[in-house]
Amino acid sequence: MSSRWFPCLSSPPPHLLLLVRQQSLVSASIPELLSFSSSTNQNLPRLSTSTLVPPSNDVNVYITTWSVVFQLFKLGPVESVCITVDSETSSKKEFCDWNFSEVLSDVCLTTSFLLSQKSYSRGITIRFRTEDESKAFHCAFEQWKNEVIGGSAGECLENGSLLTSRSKFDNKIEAASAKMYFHYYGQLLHQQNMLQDYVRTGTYCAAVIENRADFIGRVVVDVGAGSGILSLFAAQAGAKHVYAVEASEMAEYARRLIAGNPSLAQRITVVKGKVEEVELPEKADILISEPMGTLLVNERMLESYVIARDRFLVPKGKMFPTMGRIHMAPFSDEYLYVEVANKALFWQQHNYYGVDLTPLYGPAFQGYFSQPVVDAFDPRLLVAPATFHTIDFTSIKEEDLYEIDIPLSFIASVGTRVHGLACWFDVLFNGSTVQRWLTTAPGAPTTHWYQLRCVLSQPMYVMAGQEITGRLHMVAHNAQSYTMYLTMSAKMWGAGAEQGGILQTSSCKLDLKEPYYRMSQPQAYAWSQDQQPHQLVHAQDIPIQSQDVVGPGLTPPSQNSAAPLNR
Ligand SMILES: C[S@@+](CC[C@H](N)C(=O)[O-])C[C@H]1O[C@@H](n2cnc3c(N)ncnc32)[C@H](O)[C@@H]1O
Repeated sequence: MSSRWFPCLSSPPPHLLLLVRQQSLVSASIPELLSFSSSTNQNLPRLSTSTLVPPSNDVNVYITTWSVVFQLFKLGPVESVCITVDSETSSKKEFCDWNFSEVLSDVCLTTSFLLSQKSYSRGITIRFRTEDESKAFHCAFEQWKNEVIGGSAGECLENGSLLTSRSKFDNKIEAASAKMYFHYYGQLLHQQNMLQDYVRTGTYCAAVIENRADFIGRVVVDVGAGSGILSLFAAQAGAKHVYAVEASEMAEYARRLIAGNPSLAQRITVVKGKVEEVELPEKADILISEPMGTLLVNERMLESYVIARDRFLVPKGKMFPTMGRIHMAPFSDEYLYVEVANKALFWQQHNYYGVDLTPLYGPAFQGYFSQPVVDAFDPRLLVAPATFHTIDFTSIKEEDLYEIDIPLSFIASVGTRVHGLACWFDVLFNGSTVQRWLTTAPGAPTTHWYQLRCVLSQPMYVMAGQEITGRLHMVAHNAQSYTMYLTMSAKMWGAGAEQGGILQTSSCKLDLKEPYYRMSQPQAYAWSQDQQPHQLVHAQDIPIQSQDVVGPGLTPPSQNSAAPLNR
C-alpha cells in the first residue's frame, strides 16, 4: 500500500480497496485483499477479506452498525489487530458468511473471547510490509469508519471492555453535548453566520494572504474546517496541500464548495472526522483554525487545536492563530443589573392561580445571575483599565485548559457601583510578514462573539483609586464549556487603611454554557476614529447606559439570526 490512494478521501470512499500482504499467509506470494464497503443489501458496512487467487476463498464479514463494534489496534509499527464484537442476536443465520475464523484460521491469528453471555469478539492480526503501509491502512480505516459509521465504532460497548478505544475527545465530552454541537455546525445557516462576520472572516483572510510566505509550498491542516473557507484561503495563499479536518456533516458541504473552486480543489483534501481521531498521511508545516468560542474558551475547541498541534504539526511549525488573550475589567451598568434582577420578580407572586411562588424566588434570582450576559456594551461602562490572561497556543498543554485560574487586580478610575466583570478576547496571527490581531473588544467593530459580562448579585461600591482584587476561576465541564467562579473584593482604601484589608467581597458562580444573549435592542455605538477602545472616562461623564446608545455604528452580524449558540 502507498499513500497514493489518500487523495480519494476528497470524495467519500463508498468502497475502499486496500491491498494487504500478510506475512502469516501460508503462501507468502498471495496478497490478501481487504476491502471496506457499504453493502448494497441493507446498507451495512462490510469488511471483506479474500485471497486474490483463487477467488473461491472469498470471505465476507458484515459489520452492522447496531450490533458489532469493529476496532483496529496497532500492535507494533507494522502489525495491527482487527477486532469485532458481535452479539448472538445478529448471528450466522442472518449473515451466513460471517464465519471468518474458520475459513481463515490457517492464515490469520484469530482470537475469540467471551465478553458477556450475549456478545463475543474475534480478532485478526494484519502484518504490513512497511510502517508506511501500516499508517496508510490505519488512515484509510479511520476515514472509512467516519464516513460509513460516523466514527461511532467502539462507543456502544456496554460492558466497558478493553475493546473500547475512545479518543481524548470522547473521554472528556458528554456524547449528548457532542451530538448537539456537531449537529449545530453541520448546518449551513450557522456556518453562514460565521462567514458573515466580516470582521472575523476578513481578518483571517488578510492574515493568511498577507503572510503568503508562510503558506507557499507548505502542508496545512485546517482544524475544524467547517465550510472549508480557511482551507480555501490557505490554498489561495499557495499552500502545497491542505487537509481540511471537519467532524460534522459540514464536511460534505465543504467538499462541494471546494470542488466548485477547481483551481484550488486539487490541493485540498477534506477529511471527515475529529482531529483527535483522524489520521493524516503527512505532518503539517502550519495549522490554521478558528477554535474560539465565547470568552475564547467556550466550546473547548482550543483543546482540539492543541491536540492537533501535538498530533500533526512539525516541530516549530506555525499556528494561525498563534495565541489568544482574555481581557477583563470591572464595569458599572445599573440598567443591566436591574434588568437581570427583575427577571426573577415573577417568582415574587403570592397568588399565581392561587399558588404562592415566593419559595422559588431565591433560586430563580441566583439562576439569572448565573448566566453570563452576552452583548455589545459601551466601553465607557468600564471602571478600570483592563488586565489580560495570555494563552499561547504553540506551547500550552491541553490539560492546562481544563482549569484556568486568573488572579484579578484593578485600580478603579472612578467612584461608582461595580456590577461585575466584563470580558472579551483577542487572538494574534503571528505571521512572518505581518502580525494581525482579531479583537472582540468593546468599542471595536462588533463580531458575532460580542462581549461577555459576569454580573454580581451583590454590587460593590468603589472610590477612584481604590484597588479591586479577585479571582476568575474557570473549570471545564464535559458539556464543552466551563463553570466560572468569580470573586471580586474592594480593598481598604485611603490613609490609615489596614494593609491588604478587604472592605467588601462579592462572588458568583456562572455557567458559560448558559449565557443570556441580550440582543433585543440594537447595540450600536458611535465612535470617533481616534478614540481608544478601552479609553476610560470619569463617572460623571457616563450619562448613558448601553441600551440608550444609538448611532451609526455597526450592526452585529447575527443580530437577526439565531442566537450564536455555543460560540
Ligand atoms: C467555529 S467553526 C469554524 C469553521 C471554519 N473553520 C470557519 O472558520 O468558518 C468550528 C468548526 O470546527 C468543527 N470542529 C469542532 N471540534 C472539532 C474536532 N474536534 N474535530 C474536527 N472538527 C471539529 C466544528 O464542527 C465546526 O465546523
